[in-house]
Amino acid sequence: MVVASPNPIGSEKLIAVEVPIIDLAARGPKVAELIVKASQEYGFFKVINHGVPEDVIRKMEEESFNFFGKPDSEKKKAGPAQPFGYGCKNIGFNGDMGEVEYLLFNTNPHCISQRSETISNDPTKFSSAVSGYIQAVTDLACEILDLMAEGLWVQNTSVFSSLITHLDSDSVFRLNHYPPPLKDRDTSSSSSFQIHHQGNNIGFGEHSDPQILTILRSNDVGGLQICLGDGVWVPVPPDPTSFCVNVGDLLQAMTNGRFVSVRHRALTNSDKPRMSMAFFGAPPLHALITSPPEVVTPERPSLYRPFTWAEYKEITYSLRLGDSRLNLFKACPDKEAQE
Ligand SMILES: C=C1C[C@]23C[C@@]1(O)CC[C@H]2[C@@]12CC[C@H](O)[C@@](C)(C(=O)O1)[C@H]2[C@@H]3C(=O)O
Ligand SMILES: O=C(O)CCC(=O)C(=O)O
Ligand SMILES: [Fe+2]
Repeated sequence: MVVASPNPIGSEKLIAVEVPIIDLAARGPKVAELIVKASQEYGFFKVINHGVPEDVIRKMEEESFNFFGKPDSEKKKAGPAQPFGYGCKNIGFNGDMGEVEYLLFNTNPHCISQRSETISNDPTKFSSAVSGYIQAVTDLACEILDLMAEGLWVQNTSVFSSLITHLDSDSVFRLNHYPPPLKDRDTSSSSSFQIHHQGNNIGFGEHSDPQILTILRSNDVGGLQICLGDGVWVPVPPDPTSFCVNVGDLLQAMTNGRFVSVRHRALTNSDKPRMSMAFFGAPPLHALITSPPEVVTPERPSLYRPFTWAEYKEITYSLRLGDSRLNLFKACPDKEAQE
């Protein structure tokens, strides 16, 4: 059933649609088919029975809450985010802002252990929680990418996953913390978040993720919304037992536009802190992004020209958060412009 209601942000429509939930316990051709359907229709789905051990998630969540609960002066020692490290309100390098504080990591184990020195009083414990979590969600991402290839009838089923398991993969990991806006009467706090009204603010503005696949988990506080186009936003109910999976720009390109890189955003909750943990699976910088032959046909010729992730990443970082980037890589930009 579809129910429209007023949106706390702006005048766009907010619609209650049930996002697809895929049970990975039943792995096989049927699941591959469901994953392909969800990736084509929404670019987004949730997975349950995902196999990521509970204690791996709990350890990561505990370390994350411990960090964000520290005084600002302590947290700033892990910043500024350039792009890795601790950031507060500033997102990227081009003036984007949101009611969020975050830690951004390069997933290389050496980088994680170095970064952990600036984050925790027990860097070994922190670093092992992050590495354990990244390993587990990378495995999950690979399993999903293999099912995607299978569902698309691509013969080489590791064509996508081999990019993120490569030793030089450029995957990143992000911890986001969205504190609730302070209420009017609360003027005593020395926190960086001095917003004197109540409600839902933009925590992380509208964007698509540039990489291949994102695996996101949050605590039990809502805020994530996906865009179905034309200003229609669908809230994603929080569920700490599942993972949200979203198609990134590179996967849209590699599936020759069959899958959609979904635009999404996160709002703050009016009275509880939201915490999300996002793994962005990416290829090595010099990997060439092309489509496997099975998804390119005479009826459906290549939509995008081949490009490297390094090229794509450079453009991404030169643009604003909400800018579309993939259309700059169209195979026939002139033809598209005329349509
Ligand atoms: C404004 C920006 C932040 C971002 C890089 C960018 O120039 C545009 C994309 C942003 C994004 C969104 C998804 C991920 O959170 C992220 C790490 C990524 O790869 O692309 C962020 C970038 C960032 O915060 O550094
Ligand atoms: O916190 C969320 O739910 C969304 C975060 C997000 O989209 C991102 O970090 O790219
Ligand atoms: Fe995102």
